[in-house]
Parts: sequence; structure tokens; C-alpha cells
Amino acid sequence: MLCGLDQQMEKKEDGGLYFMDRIWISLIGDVRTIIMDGAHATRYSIHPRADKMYHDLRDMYWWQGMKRDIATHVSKCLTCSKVKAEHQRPSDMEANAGLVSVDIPTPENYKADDPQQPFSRVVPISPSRLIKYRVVIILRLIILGFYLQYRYTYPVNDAYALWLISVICESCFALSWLLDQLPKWSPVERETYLDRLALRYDKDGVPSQLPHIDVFVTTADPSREPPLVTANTVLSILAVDYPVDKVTCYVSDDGYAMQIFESLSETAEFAKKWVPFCKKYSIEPRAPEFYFTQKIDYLNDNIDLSFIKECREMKREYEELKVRINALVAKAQKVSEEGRTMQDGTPRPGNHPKDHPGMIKMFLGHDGGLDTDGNELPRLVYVSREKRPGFDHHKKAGAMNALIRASAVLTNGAYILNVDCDHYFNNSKALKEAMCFMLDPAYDKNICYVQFPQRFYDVDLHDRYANHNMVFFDIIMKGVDGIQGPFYVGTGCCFNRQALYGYDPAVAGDDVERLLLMSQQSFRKRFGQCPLLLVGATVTETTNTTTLLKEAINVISCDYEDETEWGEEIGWMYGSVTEDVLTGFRMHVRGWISIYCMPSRPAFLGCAPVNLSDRLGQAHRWAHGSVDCLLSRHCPIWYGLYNGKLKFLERIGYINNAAYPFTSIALLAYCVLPAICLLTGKFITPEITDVYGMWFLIFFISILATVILELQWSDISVLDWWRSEQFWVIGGTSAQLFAAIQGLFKLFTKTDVNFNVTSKNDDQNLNSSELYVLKWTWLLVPPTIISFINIVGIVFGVSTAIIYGYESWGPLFGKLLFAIWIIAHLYPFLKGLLGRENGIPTSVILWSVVLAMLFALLWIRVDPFKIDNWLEVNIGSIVRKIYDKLSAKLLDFDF
Ligand SMILES: O=c1ccn([C@@H]2O[C@H](COP(=O)(O)OP(=O)(O)O[C@H]3O[C@H](CO)[C@@H](O)[C@H](O)[C@H]3O)[C@@H](O)[C@H]2O)c(=O)[nH]1
Ligand SMILES: [Mn+2]
Repeated sequence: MLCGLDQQMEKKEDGGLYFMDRIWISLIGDVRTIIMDGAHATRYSIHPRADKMYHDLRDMYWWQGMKRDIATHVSKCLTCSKVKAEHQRPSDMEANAGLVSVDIPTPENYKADDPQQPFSRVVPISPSRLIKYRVVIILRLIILGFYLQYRYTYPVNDAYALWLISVICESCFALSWLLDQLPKWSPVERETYLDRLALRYDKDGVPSQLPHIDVFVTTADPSREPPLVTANTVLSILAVDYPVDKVTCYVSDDGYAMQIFESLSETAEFAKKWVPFCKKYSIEPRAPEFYFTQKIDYLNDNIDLSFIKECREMKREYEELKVRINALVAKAQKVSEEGRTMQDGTPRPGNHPKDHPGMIKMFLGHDGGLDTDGNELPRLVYVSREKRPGFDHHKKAGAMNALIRASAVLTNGAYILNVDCDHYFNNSKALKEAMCFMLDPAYDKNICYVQFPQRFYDVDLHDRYANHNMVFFDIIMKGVDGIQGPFYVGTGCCFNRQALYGYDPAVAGDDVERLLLMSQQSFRKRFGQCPLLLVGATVTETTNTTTLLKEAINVISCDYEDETEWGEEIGWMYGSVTEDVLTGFRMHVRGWISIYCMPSRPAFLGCAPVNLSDRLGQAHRWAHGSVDCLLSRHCPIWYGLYNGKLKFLERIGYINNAAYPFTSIALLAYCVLPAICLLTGKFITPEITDVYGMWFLIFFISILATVILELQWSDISVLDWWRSEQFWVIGGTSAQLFAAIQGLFKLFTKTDVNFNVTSKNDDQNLNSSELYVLKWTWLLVPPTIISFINIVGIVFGVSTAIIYGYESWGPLFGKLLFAIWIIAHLYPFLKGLLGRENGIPTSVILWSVVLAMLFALLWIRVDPFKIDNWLEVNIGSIVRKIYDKLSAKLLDFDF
């Protein structure tokens, strides 16, 4: 269908839309000898691609027909009032139109084992579980209402401020809980049928019908993202289980690093041996570093001897590749010290990561040589977009947009999958998994992207800093998947190119119509000057490579985006460090749906930040991005409210995603409260009455019940949940708090946050000592203070209770629980903070602080100088006492 495009654009004047549609019909007619318009049909029947087109069309329209009926399409095409029937089958339609007799299968001869079955299905979550879950949510909401009402109506008279603050905080938490809870109302899980996909698109013996996919890999900083990590990702892509001529791997290098470029050419050479090896033995994963560190059981009886031999051989080859890449890294370090600067120390122009022309280099592919088995390999393209000082390059989003354009010119895959350089393909069928949704006619081409969960390979055993983020990836994402689809999380996501071009789903289905509707001028204004982009979807096989490369260099230049809609309306969105959520949001507003795909073997595995400072830095960047989003014109509360197609609950999900950093202000206050209570002896509620106790208990049980049921349907462990809870408090009192405050500042001053790339270790045997490496940042201050004052509060509370005697334990109990609850949440933080330096375990330091303070206070207790009135003990008196004691000692001292 797309081939006819050029002719159509030329002939636009003489028929417009009507003309186009006639061609479409005549194509069907052409192959099956039904002629609608003799002249056109003969003209196109000679087209060599006609047969393939017929199949495409049949797939597309017949399946849509199952739902909507082909007749509607035909009537639309013919603009013929004769075919009005909305629900006619092809046979009736023939009679009406008097021209169609295509042998499309009718529902009657549709068989169960027919390959034309849906490629995926929604696996419902057990209804009994779901019903229980929903009932509990509603109950919790009611109980929350009563609880809050009780709190509002019984202020604490002797500590009004404490009460007021705590009630405000609790209301904030209630609101944030609600925002968080609503989108989890109807979670779903999915299952794919790769065999059915293969039956229809990828039959043995016939050329594959699967669409072309461009895979994007981004790398930015060679010192934090070692070339070996990127090389492994690239190898896993080149070896992916997908027709080789239908995959192209683009590597975007924002660091303009020699070592990345050169290691890519080494990687391409190595791929010639690695790819056939992977395919021959169907190994997983196809990233050598991770394959070889798996335990391979050479002693297994069934194992093929030739496999053992080749495997050892490959392993040796890979070790050599590693040596070569490491040598390149070492060389580059030397060069960057000498070569990149001029005599006077200023950077050499044109050869600096922040000042250089665009560069593209193609490896492998058609003319890049064959692998050791004589087969072609997927093409590999290195792209480093132009950088000029003084330009806003828009960080990762800018890099992605440059890639969209370069790939449009060079290969123009209908789908785009993007991964971070450290996220390798752990499941070689990942592309096919995505296609199970993209090509499924049941979705009627309404899918903008298929998102895979982020999984990580190098998280410490206890996942101390909640890197796995299970609550997000296994609960929240499944929840929104049941509404309009998961959020885009920046990596491991397969896009429909049309959606990235900013089209609405309804228009995107019909490329031809779309291109015709858009005048040349508005096209330019939107996409920029590149004529090849203009023709968008045309097959560009005829143009020679040099012209294409020249054009590709043009589209990755700095000023290409001037006065276009890149980053504003189309492509990856600018204006936020977390370009990802915003990009997905724009698509959902346009009415697209997205899909969450969780194959049992994780599709991609990435590298998580190892130590506390990196983790907090990342959480800070995310939170900052969310705040940006909330305060930008893309604020999910308002954006597209009137003419957008965002579903209500999906909107709530996005609002929660953008507003969560602000809860941290309430959280901070709430974490300080227990310490104040302990030190002043006051509390946030009037003395604990039976009514309050009852409401609190019921409320607590309802929280527990929702959590338990949630863990049940989502299948995550209590520990995973607890880690997320802990990190909620840790991140909330540091990263998110700062982001919220900075965001508010940014409203007035125009400062921007940096995209500090998270460092990735290429040695995936995690060095546990690194877990405790700590760089000092301001982010650490608030949680440290909170922990400290709460520990002091506990010590103070306990020791005064000891002083008072046991009657005073009663009222203390609530306060102590409150403080311990906070310390328990901050525990991983304290462990990270105190680290394991010099082999002293954290617990020792913690305990010594606690014991020392206890001891000091006990010492006061047995002090011979008794305080007259014990009942008046408060901070003042204790301090006074210590002071008295010290001064007495000092006075005694014989100078
Ligand atoms: O100017 C830049 C900055 C970053 N990157 C790339 O962006 C990716 C993500 O960076 P990373 O430091 O690994 O951030 P993470 O926090 O681990 O990444 C998560 O969060 C980001 C948004 O903050 C998303 O873009 C990522 O896809 C998502 O995995 C990496 O491949 C970088 O090479 C660029 O290409 N250009
Ligand atoms: Mn990362």
C-alpha cells in the first residue's frame, strides 16, 4: 500500500482522498481479479509488491472487519451510499456493491486451530481475590473517613500545634493514598502466544512478514557507562531472535567518545561469531558477559560435545574482546588528556564531547560482511548527534529525537524499541513479544507502546535501597494496564513510530490518508526540512547510501529542530529530566493505549545504582522530573481535560506520579513529631481513649488487609513491599523533599537540574563494599537529623520513664512505637550512612550510641544530687541538672 504513495502525491490534484481509496480497493481487486476501476487496477497490478500488499491488507482489514465489519470500510472508500450496511459480512457486501468477491474467510469457516487467532490474552486476576480487594478498599475508605472525623473533632488542648500539624499531615497522607489507590482498581495480567504470531507472520520457508524494528541504545558518559556494558547490550540486540534484515541497532553516543565508537567496531567483528553461536544453540541470555557468568553444566549427559567445544572457544574469544575494549578505554583516557586539548589547555574545537559535528557510521548489514555461517547480520549504526556550545541539547530526549529522524532516513522501521545502554536483552524473544500486541488486530492499531517492566541484575541480595521497585513494577503498573496502559519508564519499551510522530491513533492507521491531509507546508513546520522525512512512510530502497547518510547527518544537526514541533508535540518530550513519563502521557492524552508485557523470562535486565548516594541521586532526578511535570504546561491535573482522551483513572495515576514528591513535606513533619512528643511529653492525640484506640486499631487492620490482598494478587513478597515502604520514607525525607522544594523555587527562578548519569559497573559481580560507598550530598541531611532526634527522643523517653518509675510507661508506649516505626523505616539509610568502614558493623555503632546515652542518663538517675520534684522533670530540668553537675565538677577541679 505504501508503494503507491509517490504516484498518489503527484496526482493529488486530480482526485485527492477519493482517488487514494480507490487504489486501495483496486489492489485487492487486482490480486483477486476483481476490478473496481479498470484503469488503476491494471496500473498497479504490475507492481511486484502487490502480492505482499494483498496479504497486508487482508490481515489489516479482514481483522478489523471481524469487529467492525468490512462493509463500513468499503463504503467509506467508495463514498458510495449503496453500501451502508454496518454489520454485513463480505458475502452480503458483495451483493450490495456488486464488485467484491475476495476469498476472505468468513466467520463460518473460521476454525479454532486457525493461525488467525489473537496473539495475546488478558489473564484475569482471580475474581474472588479482586472482589475481596475492592471490598477492603471501600471499607478502608469509610474507616478512614471516620478516623479523620474523630481526629478533627478532638483537638489536643495542651499541644494544639502538635495536633494541628499531625492532622494536616494525616489528611495529606489520606489524599496521597487515595491518588495511589484508585488506579489500582482493576489490575490485569497478560499472556502472549508466540506460536500463533509465528504461524501468521513468520512461517518457515517463506520470507518473514514481520515488520521492521529499529532498536535504540543510548549512552552518554563513557566514564560512568563503560563501553563493555554497551557492547554487551549491542551483542544481545544483534543476536535477537527476529529476522536479521528486519532489525537495526542504533547506538546514540552523547559523550562523543572514541572508546565507544571503536569498541563498537570491535563488537561488530565479534558479533560475526557470537550471533551464529547464539542462534545455533538457542542460548539465553545473548549478552556474553552474562551468559558466561551463568553456571553452564558441562557434565550434563545430554549436552552436545560440539557445543562444549564451541562454547569454550567463544568464551576465549570474548575474553579477548574484553581485553581489546579495555585497551581502547585505556588509550582513550590517555588521548583525552593530551589529544583533545590544544597547547593552551582549551579544548580542540570540533573534537570535544560538547562541541563537535554530527557523526554516523554503519556497521554490518547488507554490505558489512557475513557472519561465520554465511548469513547476514542486523545492521548496526553509530550515531553521535552534533553538539555546539550554547545550544540546549535536551539531554536524553534530544538524543532520542535525533535517533528517530536518523532512523527514519536510513531504515524507517515501523516500530522503535529503546533501551538504556545497560539494559541488555535477557530474553531473545522480546521483540516478538512486543509484536504479539502491536500486530494483534484486536487492538486495531491503537497501541502507542508496549512497555516491559524494568528488572535489574546487580541488586544486593537484600535489595536494601528498594532498587527492584516491585511495588511500582508489579502493582501500580499492572493497575494502570487495566485502564489505559502503563506509564513509559524510559527503557525497555517498543513504540509505534506513528505515535511518536504525534498522530492520533485514528489517523495513524491510515498513513496515506494522513499524508494527503497534511499539506507540505504544515509538514515542514512540524517535522523540519528533511524531504525524506516528508515522504515519511515511503520505501526508500532506491536512494543510494551516500545521499541517505548525508540526509541523516542533516537531521541530527543542532538547528534541525529550530521552529519545528520536535519535543513539543512530537517525539520525546522536552522540559523535564524524566522525559519518559511525559512522553507517554502525551500519547495517552491523544487517545492511544499502551500495553504492559511481562514475559516470564524478564525481557531486559539493567544495572541499578549500587550505593546510597547514587540511589538517592536517581530518586532525586525522578522526583524532580515529576515536579517539573506538575508545574509545567503538561500538568496532568489540567492538561487535555476538555479535548483530550485520557481516561479518568489513568489521569489520577499520572497525577499521583507527578504530585508524589509533595507528600514528602508532610512526611518530614510527621517524622519529626514523635521526637518532639517524646521530648516534651505531649502527644498528637488527647490521652489515648478507648474510642480513639478502637478507631486506630480498625484503621490499622484495614491498612494491613489491603496490603495483604494486594500482595496476594500481585504475587510480590512481604519483604519487597517492606523495602518499598522503607524507601518511601528514606526518599521522601531526602530526594523527594529536595525536589519538591527546588521545584517550587524553580517556579520563580529559572534554574535547571542536571541529568547526572547513574554509574554502571561493568563487572557484574557486585562488590558488596561498594554498597556502602557514600558521597556526601545535601540529600543526606534531613534523614540523618530525623534519625538522630528520634533516637535521642527514644533514649530520653525511656530514661525518664526509668527515672519516674513504671507507672509512666503507659502513656509512653504510643510515642515510643511512633518513633520506633520511623527508625525502622530509616534503618537501611542508617546502614548505608554509617557504612562498614574499617570493618566496624553498623549495628555496633548504632548500639554504642544508644547505650552510651542510656548510660549517661542512668548515671544521672543514680546521682546523689537529687532533684526535689521528680514530677516536674522535663528537658529543662534535665539540662539544668547536667549543667549543674558539670559546673560542680568544674568548680571542684583544682586549677
Ligand atoms: O544527556 C543524556 C543523558 C542520559 N542519556 C542516557 O539516558 C539513559 C538513562 O540514564 P541513567 O543514568 O541510567 O538513568 P536511570 O535513572 O538509571 O534511568 C531511568 O530514568 C531515566 C529518566 O530519568 C530514563 O531516561 C531511563 O530510561 C530510566 O532507565 C542512559 O542510557 C544514558 O546514556 C543520554 O543519552 N543523554
Ligand atoms: Mn540506568
